[in-house]
Amino acid sequence: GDHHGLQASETPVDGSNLRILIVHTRWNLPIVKALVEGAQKTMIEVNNVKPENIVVESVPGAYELPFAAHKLIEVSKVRAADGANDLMGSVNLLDGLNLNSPKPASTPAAGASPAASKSKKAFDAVICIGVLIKGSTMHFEYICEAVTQGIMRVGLDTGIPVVFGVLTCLTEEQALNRAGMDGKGHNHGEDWGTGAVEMALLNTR
Ligand SMILES: O=c1[nH]c(NC[C@H](O)[C@H](O)[C@H](O)CO)c([N+](=O)[O-])c(=O)[nH]1
Repeated sequence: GDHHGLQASETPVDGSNLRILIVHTRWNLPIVKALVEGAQKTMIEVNNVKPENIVVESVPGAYELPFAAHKLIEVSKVRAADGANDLMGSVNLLDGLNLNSPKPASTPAAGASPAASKSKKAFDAVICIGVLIKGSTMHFEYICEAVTQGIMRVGLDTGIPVVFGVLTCLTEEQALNRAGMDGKGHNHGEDWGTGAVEMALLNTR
């Protein structure tokens, strides 16, 4: 269709050294799942991002996205600075770890030199994915505005680019269309994936 979204650059940007965080909601999960997979698939297949370098975390709803993104970015920076072994491995959506699950304590094998515990670098970009669908009250408008401002602030405050992957829809049909689930639309998750890679490289200059 006449999709006015992000025009991917002709030659796909190479993301083989990037670490990407995807934070997604559990509200409207089937639609969110399609968007997350669209982003993952595109980053891996088009931009050469390594699957193990894509960390997926989940939160209850869109309102929690800014806090979680900010927290996870800061944690990744501290871990990179400490050279600590990063406890967050990449998980597929259904096993997505949510923030309050205790992280398994992992200590480097006894006697292992610090260098042996491969330290992970901080995230190069973050994609916040959620689906807001208007209910019958003004609740929707307030959350959309708060979430939009909040997600923009995370990028500006942390210096790590954050892609706005929140659908703000008046109907479920609109959301399904934008997740490419109605056979007519386009999965916007794909654009968010390429956008995250492009912004990450801007960030790694
Ligand atoms: O992700 C969503 N959260 C929603 N609300 C929950 C909100 O994001 C918070 O999780 C909740 O307010 C607790 O903080 C939604 N609606 O209310 O419609 C919605 O459509 N999508």
